[in-house]
Amino acid sequence: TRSQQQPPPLHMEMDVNIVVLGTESVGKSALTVRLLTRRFIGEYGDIESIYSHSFLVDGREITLNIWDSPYSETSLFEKKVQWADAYVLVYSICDRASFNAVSRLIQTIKSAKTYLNTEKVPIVIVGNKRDLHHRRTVLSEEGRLLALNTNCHFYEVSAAENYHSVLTVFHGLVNRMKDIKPTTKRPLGLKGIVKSMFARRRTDSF
Ligand SMILES: Nc1nc2c(ncn2[C@@H]2O[C@H](COP(=O)(O)OP(=O)(O)OP(=O)(O)O)[C@@H](O)[C@H]2O)c(=O)[nH]1
Repeated sequence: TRSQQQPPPLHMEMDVNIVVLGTESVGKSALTVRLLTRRFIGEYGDIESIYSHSFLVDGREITLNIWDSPYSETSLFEKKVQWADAYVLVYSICDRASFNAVSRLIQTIKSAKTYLNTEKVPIVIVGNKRDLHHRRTVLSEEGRLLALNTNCHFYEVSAAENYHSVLTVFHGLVNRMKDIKPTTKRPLGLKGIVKSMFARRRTDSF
C-alpha cells in the first residue's frame, strides 16, 4: 500500500495537480493569485486557468499545477476531480451555503477517487474572508469539526489580508502529498483545453 512506501529521496522532483473548488465568489481566484503573485488585486475575471508554479521544499523542487475556475456544475467538474491529485475546497466564513457545499464536495471527491490511505486524504478545507469576522456566519469550530470528521486539513485565512496564511494552506497540502505521491514528472493532461493565464514558471522557496 502507499502507506508502506518509503518517501522519495530528497533530490527528486514532484508534480502535483491541485484543483481549487468552491461556490461562487468565495475567493478561489483570490487565493490562487495570492499564492502565485503574493498580491490581492480585488477583482478577478471568470477565466478557466491552470497555473504552473515551482517551489523548493527542503531542497526539492515541487511543481504545483493549480486549476482555478469559476464556479460551475458542468461536465468539466468531473474532469477536474479526476485530473487532480489534491484539492483545495474553499468557502467563505460569511456564506453558510458555501460551507455546506464544501461538505458535499468532500463526499463527491471521496466517492470519485479511491484512497488507499484514508488517514491522509489530500484535501484541504479553507474558510476564506477571515477579515470579515463581523459578518461571520460559519464558526471556526464548524470548519475544524468538518475537517476532523473527514480526515482533511483545515485553515481559516484571508486572501485579502495575508499572504503567509495562504502559503501555509498549499504548503500543508504539499507535505501531505510528499508522503503519498510517487515522484514522476508528467504532462499537464488537460492543459491543451484550458487557457493558462500564467505561462511563466516561477521557482520560489517555501
Ligand atoms: N474581504 C475579503 N474579500 C475577498 C477575500 N477573498 C476574495 N474576496 C473578494 O470576493 C470576491 C470574489 O473573489 P474571487 O476570488 O473572484 O472568488 P471566486 O471564488 O474565484 O469566484 P468565482 O470565479 O465567481 O467562482 C472578490 O470581490 C474578491 O475581492 C478575502 O479574503 N476578504
